[in-house]
This record gives sequence, C-alpha cells and structure tokens, in this order.
Amino acid sequence: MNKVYLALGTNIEPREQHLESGLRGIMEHPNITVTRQSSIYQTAPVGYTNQADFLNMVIEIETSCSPLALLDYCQTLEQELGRERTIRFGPRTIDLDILLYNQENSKTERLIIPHPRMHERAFVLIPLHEIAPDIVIPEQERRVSELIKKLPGKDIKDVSIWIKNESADE
Ligand SMILES: Nc1ncnc2c1ncn2[C@@H]1O[C@H](COP(=O)(O)OP(=O)(O)OP(=O)(O)O)[C@@H](O)[C@H]1O
Ligand SMILES: Nc1nc2c(c(=O)[nH]1)N=C(CO)CN2
Repeated sequence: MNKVYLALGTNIEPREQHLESGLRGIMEHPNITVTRQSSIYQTAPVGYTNQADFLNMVIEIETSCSPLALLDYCQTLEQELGRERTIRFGPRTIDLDILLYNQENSKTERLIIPHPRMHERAFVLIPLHEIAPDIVIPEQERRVSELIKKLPGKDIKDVSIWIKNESADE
C-alpha cells in the first residue's frame, strides 16, 4: 500500500458542499482508503489574489493506485464537479492536488511529486501539520513542523480554522 497526501481546495459557493463532494468522490474509489483528514481551514487566496477566500484541507490516504492513476482520478473528479480551467491559480469549484506519494521524488510532464509549491504554501502546510507534523518533504529534506516555522507571519495569519455553521444546512 502507498501512503499519499492530497490537498483539497475550493473558493466557489457552496464551498463546504464542494469539499464534501470531493472527499466523497475520493472515498468512493474502491482502491483508496482515507486514513486521516485535517480540519477545514478558511484561507486568503494566494497567487491570483482578486478572488474569494478558499476552504482548504489535507487528507492522508492509502492506495494501490499508481501516481498517474491517482492524478487521472483526481482530474476526472474535478471535471465531474464542474471545474473550469480559465485563470491560472484562479477560482475553482474543487482542486485536488497530490502533495506526497510515499517518499517519492518524481518529475514527469504531467506530474511532479512532491507538489512543487507545497513547501511554501501556508494553506497546505498548516492542514498537513495537523495530521502529519513529522513527515519529511523529499527535496526539502525537512519535516512539515520545520517548514511551517519558515512561513512569513502574514501567510500564517491568512489561514484560520473554519467552524462549520450547522444552521447553514437547515
Ligand atoms: N502533484 C501534482 N498534483 C496535481 N497536479 C499536478 C501535480 N504536478 C503536476 N501537476 C499538473 O499540474 C496541472 C495543472 O494543475 P491545476 O490546474 O490543478 O493547477 P493549479 O491548481 O491552478 O495550480 P497549483 O498546481 O499551483 O495548485 C495538471 O494538469 C497536472 O498535470
Ligand atoms: N488560499 C488558497 N490560495 C490558492 C489555492 C488554494 O487552494 N488556497 N490554490 C491555488 C492554485 O492551486 C492558488 N491559490
């Protein structure tokens, strides 16, 4: 079995529903077991900043799928959930990124593992730290708990725990 970390993100309403649909899609795959999931975080947009805040989370899965099979499946789910690719780093109903695949280091045209921007993104490192603080990021050769300390204070302030509003579902 392979231990993999995935990042989920959405900034189009209804954001919680999109996150839940993405998570459900992952759970429904016969060869994937979700073993841990972080809290949901509300995060200010990074990169292209003229867009709504995101909800982000990170999950740990065990899977017999290859990295490329996993990428195919994530992209199919993104399509099914109505993601349109327009602006780079722009708004999306659901974004599913592969962060880590065991301790592998690989670069192909379609897939780079570890995800090339994960080590500098508070919206990835903070949820990842909640579920796997001691995991080492290959290439960086640093634990998540060390990388998080290098984040600028401003980036950390842009990430806060999202408290689910139960009454919003009624
Ligand atoms: N680790 C990875 N996880 C997901 N996609 C990846 C990865 N490495 C490379 N890619 C490639 O990146 C392409 C663009 O992905 P996507 O549209 O999700 O980017 P983005 O979400 O806008 O930006 P970012 O990758 O910075 O989160 C995908 O088509 C995929 O082939
Ligand atoms: N806060 C936040 N910002 C982003 C995100 C994201 O998931 N959360 N995803 C991006 C492209 O993948 C670009 N910027």
